[in-house]
Amino acid sequence: MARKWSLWEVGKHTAEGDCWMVLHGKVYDVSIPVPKPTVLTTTPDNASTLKITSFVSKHPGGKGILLRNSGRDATAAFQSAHPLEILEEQLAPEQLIGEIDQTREPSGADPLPAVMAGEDVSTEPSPPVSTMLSVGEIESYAMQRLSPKAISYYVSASDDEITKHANNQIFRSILLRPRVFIDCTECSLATTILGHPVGLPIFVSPAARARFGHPSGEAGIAMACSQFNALQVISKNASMSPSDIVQAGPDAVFAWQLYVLKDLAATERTLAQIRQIPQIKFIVLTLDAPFPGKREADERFKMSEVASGAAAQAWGTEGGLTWQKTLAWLGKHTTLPIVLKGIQTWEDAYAATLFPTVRGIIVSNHGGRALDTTTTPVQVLLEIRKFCPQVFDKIDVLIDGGIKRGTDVVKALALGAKGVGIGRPALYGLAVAGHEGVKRVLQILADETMTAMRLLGVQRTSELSSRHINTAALQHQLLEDAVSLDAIERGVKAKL
Ligand SMILES: Cc1cc2nc3c(=O)[nH]c(=O)nc-3n(C[C@H](O)[C@H](O)[C@H](O)COP(=O)(O)O)c2cc1C
Repeated sequence: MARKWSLWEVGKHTAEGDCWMVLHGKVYDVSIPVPKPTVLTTTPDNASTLKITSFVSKHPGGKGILLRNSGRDATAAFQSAHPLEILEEQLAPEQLIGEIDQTREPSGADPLPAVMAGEDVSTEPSPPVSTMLSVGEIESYAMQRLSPKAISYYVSASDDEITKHANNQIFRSILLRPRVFIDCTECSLATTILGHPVGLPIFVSPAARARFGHPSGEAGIAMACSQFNALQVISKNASMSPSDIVQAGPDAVFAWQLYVLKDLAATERTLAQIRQIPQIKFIVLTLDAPFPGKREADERFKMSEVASGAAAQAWGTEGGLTWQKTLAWLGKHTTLPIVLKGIQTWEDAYAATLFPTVRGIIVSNHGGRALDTTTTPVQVLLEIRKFCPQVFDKIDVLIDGGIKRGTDVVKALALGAKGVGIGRPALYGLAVAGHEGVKRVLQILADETMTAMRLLGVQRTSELSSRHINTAALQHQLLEDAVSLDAIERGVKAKL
């Protein structure tokens, strides 16, 4: 039987080397150094490397927030950032030391509240979301509502944020070519993504910690997607359980995004949980951030919040992924189709088509949060068109980054994308008005996209083509020469 502790007893353990906390009624000692198998690669040499660590020192949000929540019931602070399952993934069984016994509280003892660092949000009411007319307007209201912590996390991008801004700016260099005398009274945004019918060519990209923005979190996003039969890609680092998220969106289509952790066994356990959720139709494996980008706004916030800073690699993501090894491993743990997210060159887009389990790619630079000064998704689409256009026939090509207008959506579709993802705009909508705010963001983008299609003379998204855009201003930026497709194939196979 689990040992029972009183909150008063828990309250005595508040030091880095002796740090207890209560989460969902259970008592954890997160300072116990535990050996955890760390599987870096599948080579025998380091397959069973043991690392002795305490969770306090490896918490990605910094140890300060753990220490400030030590000795108390930290459930509220924990819930604002994490789903319950993460406890099983990140903590060793010996760190669960018992349960809280409410009956044993000394009389008069007031339990200490959870410490929610930087969570102070504006109490000023925003105008009704229905009066907000653009994604940009919703973003500016979100900046008034979000806590300092959420702003630093959501808005930040790497280094000088050049890629983040270029992702959006580049759409302005593409001109639209409307055709006349085409009856577009009937016009539909419906399409398919990996064969699944969706109501919009716009999807919600995976973004961690939606509950920083609003208590309804990723479930709020699911409710909004459900209204449009739209796709939501659930982040591996969502603040709620995938099973709760899918329940909230009965008419949405879901995919689940994976970061492979250094602790491969923990990743496999999570994949086993995902196998139990039939609403999840494919796995999105994110590849552009095996190491975290240098996001100074986010780092600075953590420094001001705690003196300690964060662990070097968020949640211990594995840096040693490869085409052959990782896709073969993933194929053993899921039968779902795989979409590779974070493709940033035409060579990698082509390489993706050489693996039968890979049914799509998301051309993405993580919203400029990984490597700064990379090419934008628009430029990568142009490269694919120039050097290996057959990619568009073999797999679904999706993009995300910098989408703020319906005209951005139609330009991406005209370049060959099957769907277009939004990351920050969905979080900003959530911050302003929960699921109604996300719904408003999707409605604005849907309406703008339909207007642009009608004015171009297009009734179906599949009719959008390179004839509808003028990309002359961007052509001189494209690579001149290219390696051969055979060379790419040999390169990938040589690593077998
Ligand atoms: C706050 C935030 C959290 C994110 N978390 C994840 C994540 O957990 N997994 C992932 O693959 N991408 C993540 N991304 C990247 C998004 O999926 C997407 O690529 C990016 O936000 C698109 O750019 P946009 O914000 O300009 O729309 C995150 C982005 C933001 C802004």
